[in-house]
Amino acid sequence: MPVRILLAGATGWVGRALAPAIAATADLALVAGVSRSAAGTAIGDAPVFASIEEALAVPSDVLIDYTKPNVVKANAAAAIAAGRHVVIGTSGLGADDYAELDALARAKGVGVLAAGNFSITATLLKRFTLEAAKYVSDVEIIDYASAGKPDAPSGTARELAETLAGVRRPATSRPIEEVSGVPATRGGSFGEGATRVQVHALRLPSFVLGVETIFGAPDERLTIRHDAGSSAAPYVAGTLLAARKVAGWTGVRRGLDTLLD
Ligand SMILES: NC(=O)c1ccc[n+]([C@@H]2O[C@H](COP(=O)([O-])OP(=O)(O)OC[C@H]3O[C@@H](n4cnc5c(N)ncnc54)[C@H](O)[C@@H]3O)[C@@H](O)[C@H]2O)c1
Ligand SMILES: O=C(O)C1=N[C@H](C(=O)O)CCC1
Repeated sequence: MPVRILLAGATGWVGRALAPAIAATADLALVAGVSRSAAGTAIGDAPVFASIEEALAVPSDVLIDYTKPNVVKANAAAAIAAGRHVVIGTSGLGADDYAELDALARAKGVGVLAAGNFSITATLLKRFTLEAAKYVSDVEIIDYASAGKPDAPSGTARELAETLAGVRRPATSRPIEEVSGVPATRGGSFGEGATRVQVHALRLPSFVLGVETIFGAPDERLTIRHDAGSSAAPYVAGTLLAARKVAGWTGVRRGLDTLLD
């Protein structure tokens, strides 16, 4: 029996790429969508509803959410409460939000996979960054995105920074508290003390989504960079992989890298 998918954000940029990909995949079936603008219509045989509550009345196994930063947490909580596994692509949530969703998911015995970036090459950037952090103390992140992106940092940069802060070596750079001038120009901090990670977010026309980790050591520098193009194609395969696997554990896992060997 195919995994039955409820897709929230079905008519958005990513949703429009996911819906046909799900329909073309034998072991997945799109059974319902959420889109306020397309409510009352259907995508193939799947009815489209105006709200997550209405869509959850249709039997399904997994919610895939590609909506908005101010919507995703409530959507995920509603789906968990209804006993659905959840795949979160939407950006905007951080470690505290995921701790709350983890408690809800464990209480209901369902799985959640949240990835700041479902592209395979962005996932490799995360892996290579975590590997380099074992050897090089000083690292900062630059987050590039379109002028209109509503959240900062990106989901990609946030997951990377929060993970990196848990494994990196202490920085040798001057603590932000000891910086004069305009300390905010040193970026936003994730983590605590000398192992916190600084993220610098740029929002400019011409970018879709890019992330750069820069490692500095005496007299040398390593830059690892990912840039996404203008289509949603890079996120489809990773999202579908997560939808297939998410019933395999209880609670929240973060990062597509947790599904790669
Ligand atoms: N994790 C990843 O790999 C990845 C990849 C691409 C985008 N994203 C993130 O996914 C999110 C969606 O991106 P997008 O470019 O598709 O956005 P989009 O604006 O094109 O689409 C979002 C959709 O959600 C709908 N929506 C808004 N409020 C809603 C609600 N209350 N219930 C249901 N649907 C609602 C909108 O109408 C829209 O169709 C963003 O946060 C983006 O940063 C993540
Ligand atoms: O276009 C966006 O918005 C994207 N958001 C994700 C993020 O916040 O990291 C990644 C992919 C594109």
